[in-house]
Amino acid sequence: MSHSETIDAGIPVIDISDPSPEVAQQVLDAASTHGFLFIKNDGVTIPPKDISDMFELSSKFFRASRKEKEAYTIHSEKAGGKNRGWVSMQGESLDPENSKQGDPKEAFNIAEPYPTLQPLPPLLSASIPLISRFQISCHTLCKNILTLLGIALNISPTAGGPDWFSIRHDQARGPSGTIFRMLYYPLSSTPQDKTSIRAGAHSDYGSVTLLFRLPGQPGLEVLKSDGTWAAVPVNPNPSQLHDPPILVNIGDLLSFWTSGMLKSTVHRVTFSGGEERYSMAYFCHPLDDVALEGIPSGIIEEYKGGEEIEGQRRKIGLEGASGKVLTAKEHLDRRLKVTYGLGD
Ligand SMILES: O=C(O)CCC(=O)C(=O)O
Ligand SMILES: [Fe+2]
Repeated sequence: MSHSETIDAGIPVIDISDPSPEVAQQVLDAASTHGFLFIKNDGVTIPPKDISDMFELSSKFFRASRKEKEAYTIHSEKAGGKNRGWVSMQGESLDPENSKQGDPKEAFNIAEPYPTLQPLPPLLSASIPLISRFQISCHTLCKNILTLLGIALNISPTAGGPDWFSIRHDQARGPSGTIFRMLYYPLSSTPQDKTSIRAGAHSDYGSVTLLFRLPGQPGLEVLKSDGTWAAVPVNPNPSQLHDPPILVNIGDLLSFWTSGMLKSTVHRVTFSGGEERYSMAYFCHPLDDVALEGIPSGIIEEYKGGEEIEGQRRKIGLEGASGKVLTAKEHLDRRLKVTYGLGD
């Protein structure tokens, strides 16, 4: 094992430009087996030029002086409050049980632009139109994916139909925990083993996450059911796909909500190539007041994921409290409390 290359995770690339029932089924299959899928970039929903402009902006920002970034430290009032703003090197650990030191990365969290945009450092506020456009296009893709899940889960028209999930993520209808995060993994000053950790093993918190990475900057790995790690390539098929497809993964909330039918798969970032690395993640959450109960789908009712749901309850500190219905906000607050020790 020690010298072998990590094998490819085999995550499928799905073209959703024709949102047919077959395509919806492919999305559901990937979400309930891998917990990860690639969406072919159609060049329109999230323009590749916006993706590269965002990466450029991100690198400009993270190269700024510590003083400029520190002024907008995460959770501070200046950064707009809880879970917004700058995370310093070693400022958080995604896997606190195995990494006391904190991850060797920096991050900046930006919440949705409604009802008012959070205060941003000048380097970022100079590009507000780009950032907002990018966030909105990410949200559109998330809602398209959620609609496909609604189709495949056969939610009856009288109960709300295929839009059942996407309507519960409609930003025009209220606040949510949705967060856009820019990430920076600096070069290490000391030589690193390929398997050294850049972002600790974790699963994401929300419903769906979009992940953007750059060619030539590997490191993302998913945990397989047999306990081994598999690499997730940036572009699994460069000869066919000019633009890297968009990586999507299911978060804990959606796994919990679907009684474990959809998988929130554990993943991590290792040093792999060892280069400096940038990534961006769009963590999509339902509206705060959405109750995580009763998805009107016979397919979910038939599925019994007892073990997964118990694991999820433990993770958010709900063990033993079966029967309690949480709202999306309560679910997220419990997770953030475990990660950051944040009170209500
Ligand atoms: O940087 C990456 O590729 C992954 C980051 C990640 O998984 C996260 O921030 O949740
Ligand atoms: Fe993640």
